[in-house]
Amino acid sequence: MPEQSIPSLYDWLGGIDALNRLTDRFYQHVKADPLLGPVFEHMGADHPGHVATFLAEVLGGPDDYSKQHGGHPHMVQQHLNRHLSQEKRRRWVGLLLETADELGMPDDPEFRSALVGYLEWGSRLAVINSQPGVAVDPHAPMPRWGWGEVKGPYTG
Ligand code: HEM
Repeated sequence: MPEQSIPSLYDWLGGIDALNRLTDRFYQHVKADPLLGPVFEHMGADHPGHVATFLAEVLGGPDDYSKQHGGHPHMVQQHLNRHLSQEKRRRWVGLLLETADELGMPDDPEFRSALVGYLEWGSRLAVINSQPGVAVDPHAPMPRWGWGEVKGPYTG
């Protein structure tokens, strides 16, 4: 596939509507989960939408999260002092991927490996930033995730 016709991960998964569907359903599962439910007990109704907007920007979509919410430092701030464990992180990532399957999101090896790559990175960062004594770098750049080593979607 010529380089200029390779879509962003954001376009490949179906844009902001697909991300909103994903996070709406995902946080329903999260709330019902015995391990994660209590962690998200006080989550606001607009939380799924905020996470969809954040993921959109990371995956190559519009930079609305940076414009409206304050970029990566603001997101990191939400995790401070939450004492997240690896067990909770693994459950979070697992439920998100199960929800992607449930909603029939693209499941080609290239897309899923890129998505898992970001989720592993982002969720591990969330755990690190949830430990006591961590300070937020106010200039931390927004991560931008692409196709990685595979360089594009499945072409057969
Ligand atoms: C790639 C990984 C992750 C991303 C992109 C992400 C993104 C976000 C964003 C954007 C917010 C702010 C939402 C808002 O402003 O309403 C947030 C808050 C939060 N996140 Fe994460 N997060 C990630 C991983 C995790 C994990 C692994 C956990 C726990 C296991 C977690 C727990 C929370 C909690 C508890 C909040 C605050 C919820 C509340 O408002 O009460 N996050 N996250």
